[in-house]
Amino acid sequence: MFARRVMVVGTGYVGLTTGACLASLGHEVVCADIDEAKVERLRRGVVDIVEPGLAELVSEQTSAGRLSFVVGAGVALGSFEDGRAAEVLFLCVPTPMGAGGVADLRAVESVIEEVGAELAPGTVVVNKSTVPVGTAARTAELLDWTRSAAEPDRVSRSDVAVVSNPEFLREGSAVKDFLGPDRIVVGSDNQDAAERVAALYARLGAPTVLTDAASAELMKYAANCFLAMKLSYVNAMAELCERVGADIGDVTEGIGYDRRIGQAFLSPGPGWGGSCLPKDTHALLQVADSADFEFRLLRATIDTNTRQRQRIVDKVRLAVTGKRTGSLSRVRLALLGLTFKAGTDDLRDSPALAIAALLRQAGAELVGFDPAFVDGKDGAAPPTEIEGVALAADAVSAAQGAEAVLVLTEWPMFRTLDWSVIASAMKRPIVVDTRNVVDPATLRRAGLTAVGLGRRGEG
Ligand SMILES: NC(=O)C1=CN([C@@H]2O[C@H](COP(=O)(O)OP(=O)(O)OC[C@H]3O[C@@H](n4cnc5c(N)ncnc54)[C@H](O)[C@@H]3O)[C@@H](O)[C@H]2O)C=CC1
Ligand SMILES: O=C(O)[C@H]1O[C@H](OP(=O)(O)OP(=O)(O)OC[C@H]2O[C@@H](n3ccc(=O)[nH]c3=O)[C@H](O)[C@@H]2O)[C@H](O)[C@@H](O)[C@@H]1O
Repeated sequence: MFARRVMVVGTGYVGLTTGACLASLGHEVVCADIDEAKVERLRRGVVDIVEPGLAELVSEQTSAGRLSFVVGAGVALGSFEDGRAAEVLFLCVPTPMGAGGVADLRAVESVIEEVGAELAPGTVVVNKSTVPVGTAARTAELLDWTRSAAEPDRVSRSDVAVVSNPEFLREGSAVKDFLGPDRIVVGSDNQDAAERVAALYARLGAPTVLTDAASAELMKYAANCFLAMKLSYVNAMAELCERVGADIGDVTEGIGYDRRIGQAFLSPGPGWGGSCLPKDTHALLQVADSADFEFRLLRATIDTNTRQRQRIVDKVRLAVTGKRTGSLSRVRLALLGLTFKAGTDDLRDSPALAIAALLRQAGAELVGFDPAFVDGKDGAAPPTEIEGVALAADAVSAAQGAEAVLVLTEWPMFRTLDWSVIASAMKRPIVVDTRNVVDPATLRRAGLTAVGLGRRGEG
């Protein structure tokens, strides 16, 4: 295997995982970020995000001399051993939702503007950020522009190839997903560059799809939007189960045995969220719009998800007041789980927080507990409040005086809480389990009324 000199720009979930994992595959990796404090912490081996195995991998690879951290992409360029040039530059910067739902590519563009003219001939620029179709072509144009600005007599950067290599890792299992991917996708109009990028991962032995840049870019959105569609379908099916007296657990188990459907990603919930599915569904809708294609299925997927949050609020209202139009004014509610899913401390586009905002608008008083925020970061005290939700130190304290407990993420610890202690702390014994994660029989034995999603006999 060839060890390559790899520069990774952006040290978030994707960049830090990419950097540490590529180093563990034997490559020399320099990671750059604009966040000086983050780089300083990473140099001390402090990883801010909750990601199993990542901190260990970072310190192992740093000690082995294969992984280092610098502030700014420009500095990274000159940071390889013996002053040699980076061979591959990974862009792992944010591409958040911009105005009207389009992907905001300013971070990608600013890195190219920063270092484009300095890249050594033969460098491969790899886009790992999730970007709309056409971004590889646009990046190549930008590269030409940076060179022409720096060296007016040289207007082409055909000596630098651009490759799309979307990432499919999930938060909470980033290292495991990166090192054991279902597939690796590499797309470029420069076949040689694509093969060089694929070779970086050769030791993983994963199926590799080599394709053109546009197909690789679209594949990433196609995957995330398909997952979102699967979940909106399941959430709609759960609602139908309630109306016809069927059980969503049985229905999904039954359809999941069909290998064409599969058991994974079939759990109903408070709606899908996180830093990617929401922005990527909107971004693909914009891609479709600009291609004059009305992607109705995708729009319905998003609309179903938006409606799901209100549906949870309606369920709480009915459970607590006994009426569909009852008032939640000054009703105290305990929220278990505030992140977008269990196993992460990521709050970006969290359905739990969206539901909290709707409940607050309805006048409810909220106290939350989330296992991800029990300890503070880097020696600091844990937060006392998240987006207007006061934080309690444990589930029992959160439930004190509450008229209902809402389970909003699927942390395994919620299953094994002592629910009878929680029941005795509450003002009224109601649990709305938006993830169907706690055994309803356990709740009933603790004297609690259990309300889940799409469960037989719960209405
Ligand atoms: N979070 C996830 O699970 C996945 C994310 N993606 C995609 O990967 C990209 C990055 O996402 P995350 O890692 O979640 O983002 P993040 O927000 O966790 O990290 C991004 C990092 O880039 C840094 N940064 C921003 N501008 C920079 C610049 N000009 N130079 C150097 N550093 C800069 C930020 O300071 C931050 O540390 C996005 O396009 C996202 O859609 C793809 C697959 C999975
Ligand atoms: O592009 C990305 O950033 C990533 O987006 C998702 O990963 P992630 O955002 O970490 O979260 P998921 O595990 O996919 O969950 C997304 C949302 O769906 C919800 N979900 C998931 C599974 C399920 O059965 N039910 C359900 O409600 C989760 O609670 C969460 O709100 C994809 O799964 C990754 O493959 C992709 O790389």
